[in-house]
Amino acid sequence: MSTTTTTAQPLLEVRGVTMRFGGLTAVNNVDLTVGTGEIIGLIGPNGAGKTTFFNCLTGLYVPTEGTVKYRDRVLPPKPHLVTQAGIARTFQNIRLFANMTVLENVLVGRHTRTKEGLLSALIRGPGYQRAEAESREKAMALLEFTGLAAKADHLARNLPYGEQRKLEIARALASEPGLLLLDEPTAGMNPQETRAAEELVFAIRDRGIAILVIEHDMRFIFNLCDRTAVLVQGQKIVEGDRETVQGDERVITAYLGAPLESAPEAGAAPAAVASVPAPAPAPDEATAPAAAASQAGEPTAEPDAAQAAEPADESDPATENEQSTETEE
Ligand SMILES: Nc1ncnc2c1ncn2[C@@H]1O[C@H](COP(=O)(O)OP(=O)(O)OP(=O)(O)O)[C@@H](O)[C@H]1O
Repeated sequence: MSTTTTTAQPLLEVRGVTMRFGGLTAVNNVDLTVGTGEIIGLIGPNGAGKTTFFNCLTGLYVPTEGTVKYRDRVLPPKPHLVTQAGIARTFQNIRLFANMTVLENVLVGRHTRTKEGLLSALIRGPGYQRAEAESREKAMALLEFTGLAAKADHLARNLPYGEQRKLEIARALASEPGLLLLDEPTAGMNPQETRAAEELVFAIRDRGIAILVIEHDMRFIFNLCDRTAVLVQGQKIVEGDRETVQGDERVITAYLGAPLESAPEAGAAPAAVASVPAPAPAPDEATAPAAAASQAGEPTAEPDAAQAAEPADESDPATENEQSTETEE
């Protein structure tokens, strides 16, 4: 059972999304709406299906059932087309081009918004030079915005962990999204970096970009989000504001590890969800550019990216499983 509250104009509308891997239903009949200007949280215990859900929204997976609409249009299940439509994302495990500079990483993210073709790039005519100058200017503005301008010429791999996460966000913003999906943006950050990340998310929202964020840090979630949806064993069990989620007995039970089936009815006085410790952060794997390229609209730039951009045939879950192993965790 789930409750849904939406006040803003719908930007993203997810209806009945289900993702099965053979006998495992990782995401089960999930509905979710994100409105213009909203910050929506997605929480749940490890293995609840949160990242799989993101993958269904961004074309990395073709959902077994259900529809994903953005600005009232069904999204094509191809990462670069999803990016073009206006949805950008970051990944749980950082996926930067480690041996490119900070600025170059952001320029890659602008790919879907530049019109100059291969011929133009080879000739390097005035049109290309203008477009390149404009891209650099916009990329530098994003580095200013995220506080990374002074490190524009540094190699991405040399940035401290928290700044690598910021760079991922800058690169995602370079595609000029209307909706930004953040997958555990504070994983591995210290408390000071986490507070700075909160400020950054608010600043992004103030630019008119809606945000859907997966996070294990409950304080971060409840400080930021207008609404939060809770996934447990692939199902959305509750959605609402901080009080609704924190006061839901099933949420407490799920976080404390009791089987969902034996969860007591809602209503009893719960413990505070915010007191549940976050799990250990994912290790930094700042060397996998494939999905980033596909997200940036370059599905064929890397073999892995091509794989990510070509979701497997729905009738072949085995192939799809292989593909997802390549692109996530
Ligand atoms: N490609 C895949 N093939 C088979 N099973 C998968 C695949 N991807 C995810 N799963 C399974 O789907 C379930 C949900 O995984 P998912 O990574 O989406 O959870 P999560 O909520 O994001 O977890 P975490 O908080 O640990 O990141 C898990 O049981 C996982 O093992």
